[in-house]
Amino acid sequence: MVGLEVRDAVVRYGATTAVDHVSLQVTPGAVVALLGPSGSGKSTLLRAIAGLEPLVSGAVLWDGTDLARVKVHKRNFGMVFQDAQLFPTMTVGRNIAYGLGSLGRAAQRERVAEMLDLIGLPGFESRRVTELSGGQAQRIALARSLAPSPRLLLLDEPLSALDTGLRRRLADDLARILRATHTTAIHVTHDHQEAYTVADTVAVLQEGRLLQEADPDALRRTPASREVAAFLGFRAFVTQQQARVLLWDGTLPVGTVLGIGPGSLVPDQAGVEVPILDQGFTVDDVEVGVRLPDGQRAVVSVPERLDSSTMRIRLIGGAVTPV
Ligand SMILES: Nc1ncnc2c1ncn2[C@@H]1O[C@H](COP(=O)(O)OP(=O)(O)OP(=O)(O)O)[C@@H](O)[C@H]1O
Repeated sequence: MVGLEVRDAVVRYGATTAVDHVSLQVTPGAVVALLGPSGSGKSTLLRAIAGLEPLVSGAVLWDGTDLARVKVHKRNFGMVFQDAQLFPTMTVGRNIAYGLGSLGRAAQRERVAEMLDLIGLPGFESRRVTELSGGQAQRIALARSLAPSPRLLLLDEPLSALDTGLRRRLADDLARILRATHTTAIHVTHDHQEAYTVADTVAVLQEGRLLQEADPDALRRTPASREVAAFLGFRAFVTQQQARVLLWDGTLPVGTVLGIGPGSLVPDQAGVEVPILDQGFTVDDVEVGVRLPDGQRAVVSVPERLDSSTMRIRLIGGAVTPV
């Protein structure tokens, strides 16, 4: 079983090339995240895989069979969108049973109950869709898509309409549910933390091009280019010599620089003194903007706001990136 294969796909809207010669594979059971900024072509690629956008060239295949002539509803792919798009006049149970027409009534009821257990909303069968919270509605949409056991699940920013805390929790749940059901899936997101949580492999898109495909750890440690590194939050780049000044004890391969991102710099009383430029609160801590000795701006996370114009820091790691 090969699973999904996208071969050299191109999608255009008039003069805009939304998907620019992208090749991608998703083996059965794997979860791949399509990660990229707004307008990078994530949704278009997903829609092309679903059969909702025509390809200018290239192909979408399943187990080696070209799907060009296979209609959207015959592909046996499930989709979940940003807004749950539940049927408002049906109960939760009827929504989840929607794709289960081939099963008898008792089997449908059993499958609906199983899905509700899976998403952590047991007993919700007779609830009205209009009375659900945003997070509950997204869980029901997921249950509805998973109920017929699609061979591929396409998730288009399913969590991005939710607030940050809920989004993090649901990302954990989604990762667990996809693994528990051995679902093959593609998850579109612009949030790298969400991509790392949900997916085995992350494919980074920019301006329609696939810049890198790697597991979250490799992506963070060795982004393929500065473009990818910058998108992942590595905003300052230092040479071996500059890294040494910041007391880093590692060695950079020839032809690379070290990207400094979240967690790369830590406060250290024995460290290098740098001026504080700004301070801002995040959900978890305070991000202190500092000026590095070579003039670049970088960020250090600390638990409390600092009452000082300088701080002492040490560089403990980063992303090894081509120069
Ligand atoms: N229906 C359309 N008609 C014309 N251009 C479109 C259409 N849909 C998307 N585009 C363009 O194609 C490019 C890719 O858009 P797409 O929506 O796939 O990106 P995205 O990465 O999913 O963005 P977002 O995260 O904002 O949804 C963009 O330049 C966009 O303006």
